[in-house]
Formats: sequence, structure tokens, C-alpha cells
Amino acid sequence: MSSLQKITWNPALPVAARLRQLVALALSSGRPVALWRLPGAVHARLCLSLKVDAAYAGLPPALEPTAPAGFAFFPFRDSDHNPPFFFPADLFFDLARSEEIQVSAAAAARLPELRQRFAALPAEAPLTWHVSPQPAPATASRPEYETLVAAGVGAIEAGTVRKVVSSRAVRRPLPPGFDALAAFEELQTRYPNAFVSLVSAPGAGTWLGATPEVLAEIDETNTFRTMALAGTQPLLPGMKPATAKWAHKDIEEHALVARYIVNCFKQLRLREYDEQGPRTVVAGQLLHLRTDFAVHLDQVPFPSLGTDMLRLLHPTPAVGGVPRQPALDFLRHHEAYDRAYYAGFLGPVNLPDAGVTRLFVNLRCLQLRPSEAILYAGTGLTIDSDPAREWQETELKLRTVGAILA
Ligand SMILES: C=C(O[C@H]1C=CC=C(C(=O)O)[C@@H]1O)C(=O)O
Repeated sequence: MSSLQKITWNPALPVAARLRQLVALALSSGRPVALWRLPGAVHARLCLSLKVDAAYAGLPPALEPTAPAGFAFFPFRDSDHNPPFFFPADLFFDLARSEEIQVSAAAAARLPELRQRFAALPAEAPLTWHVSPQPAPATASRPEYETLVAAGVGAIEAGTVRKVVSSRAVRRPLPPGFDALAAFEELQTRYPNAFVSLVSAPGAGTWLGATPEVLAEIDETNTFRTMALAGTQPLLPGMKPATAKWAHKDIEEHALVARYIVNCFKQLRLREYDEQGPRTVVAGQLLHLRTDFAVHLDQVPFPSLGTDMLRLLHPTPAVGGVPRQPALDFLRHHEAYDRAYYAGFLGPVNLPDAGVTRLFVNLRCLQLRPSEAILYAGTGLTIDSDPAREWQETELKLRTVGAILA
């Protein structure tokens, strides 16, 4: 990335210790830090911002090579409680290139001070993770969640919405000696094909997750990608994804998301896109239906397609519903808790290279608080939804990130 310069940074310190100390450097000075591991990748990456104020974003990021490099962290719904963030990459550490670290011009100017602070941190400095200023969210009991699902089905029957994705939060105590960095490692090992993240910022708190859902990507070949991911069943022992059978309810739930994406392309008057699927994919112990969409940006006259699609897509009907606004209104009135950054989106923009962006929907995630974790899960409702089964589906989805609390 051209705007960042490469420097060496304590090469004698083992990589894991250097990573921990960089996180400690951010947290001990009240700064935001994001760690992530891309699906299928071996090594994690870290982005640290020097100025907290610079991290508050207005609009979703521009997905253009000339836009700033950093890490986006957006809530499900914009609100004063849950500000959208874009953490500028002042320090960027790629564990695949552990001998170097990349710094922005602002960080380069402050290098002596940063190095001094780093050196002054005790070895194994305690990590004082940011805590959300919001109270812990309300958690729905089984009868309450089933009532919410029944209300969603009622809204579908009444014709207010065609699909809506209800969700809930649960509170779990942290196991003794819980270490968020070790949990991040464990998520990477358990879910090699997920986007694994650990984000901590003043005003947002600390979030850990392993999501299977791409929201918007532009890769090294200048190809824009997104996906429709909806429809869920457990991956049972001996089951082959390719021969999985799907209920009508799942097929419809998924088709509504795929159609929504096609309509976004239509709104932009783009006809040249590839569509592949639906096919069955594995996400942890679950199976989903997925359709992949791709647009070769070099072959279409839409230089701002990524930016425009991101603004149209979020929140997709995989986390909101269709039609979009009535579904979001339903959730605002009936869900009775604050999703905060669950079902928002997150990921690197123009990092490590200008023009490469990978944004994911923040699913299978938890919010970390001093002695507990708040876990989140939702289920797409259609006219055929059964409240007891939808409760069961949230229980299954909670197990993905819940595995690190065992
Ligand atoms: C809303 C969630 O998952 C979405 C993504 C895949 C499948 C889904 C489903 O089948 O309901 C959801 O739309 C969640 O994990 O909390």
C-alpha cells in the first residue's frame, strides 16, 4: 500500500509477543484496534488507529482504491448508542510478514514516542479491553422469543412483510482466566473458512466472531463479490453437504435474499453479473444455502459499483428482511433489544493493498464485557416458520462462537 511505509519493529521479540504488545499499546492508551483473519488464510492481521476521533465515520466507506485504508466496523442500525467506525490504518501488522510493520505518515512522525511507549510496557502487559458504555442488552426467554417469531409470522400473514429476521441475545459468564487473544486463536483454528475477528474500540466495546457471510468484497483481480446466504440446518455426522435436502421454507428464505441482490444490481442498471448457486455450504456445525455473485469491474462502466452496492445491500434480507423498511420497522417495534454491532458489517478496506476490500456481515459473534459475554443469533422467518424450530436454530447458531466459552 503506497501511503504506508515499512519499518522494522522489535524483530527480536517473538511474533505472538509482539502482537500482544501491540494490542496492549492500543488498549493502554484508549485507542481502537482490530485483528482479523480472512477465510482460508493462515495468518492474522492487525490495524491500530492513533486518533480516536478520526475513527468515527459517517457514511459507509468508499470502496475505491483512492479512499483511505483502514478497518470498517458498522452497527446493524445507525444510532448515537452504536456509532459507525472506520479505523484508519496508522499501524498495520501482517503476521505473514512478521519482520516488518507498516505505518501511516501520521504514525511515522510519532515513531520515537510510539517505540518508547511500546518498550515501556511490561512483558505480558494486561489487556484492558474496551467495554461498551451501553448496558447489557435485554435477553429473550424461550417463550418471549417464540412470541416474537409468532408476531413475525403474523406480520407475514398480514402482508406487512414477506420475510423478517428475528434475533436475540444471551448472556454467558466468562470462564476463569478467559483470554480474548487466545479465544481469537481458537476461533481461527476451529473455523478455517470463516472471517474471524476481534475488534475493540472506545464507544463500541470488544467484539469477537467467526462469520461465514461476505457482504461486499473487491479482490486483487478487481472483481466485486457478494453472496446470498440464508437457510440453515445442522450438519449431522455422516452427512454430505452436496446431497443435503432443503425444506421449502429454507429455499424461499434464501431465494428472497438472492432476489434482493439481483434487484440492487437492477437499480444500478447493471446487467453483467455472474450468479452461481444456490449450493450447500458448511459453516461450523451448520449448513447454509449460498448463491455467489461476481462482477468483473474492468469489464463494466461502473467504477463506483462497490461503494454503491454496499450502501444498497446493508442490511441485507439475511439479517433484516423484505421489503426492507417494513421489516426493519417490525424489528424496531418487536425485537425489544439493541443489536448494536451484531448483524452490522466489518472488515478491511484498501488493506493491505489499495483497491482490495473485504467486508463481512457480523454474525456468529459476541460482545465481551468484564465478566460475561453477550452472544447473538437470529433466524430468517417466512410464512412457514415454526416458533419452536426457530428457537432451536438460534441455539445452534449460538454454539459457533459459544464454543470458545466452554
Ligand atoms: C442471522 C443469522 O444468520 C443469517 C445467515 C445465514 C442463515 C440465516 C438463516 O438461515 O436464518 C440467517 O439469515 C445469524 O447467524 O444470526
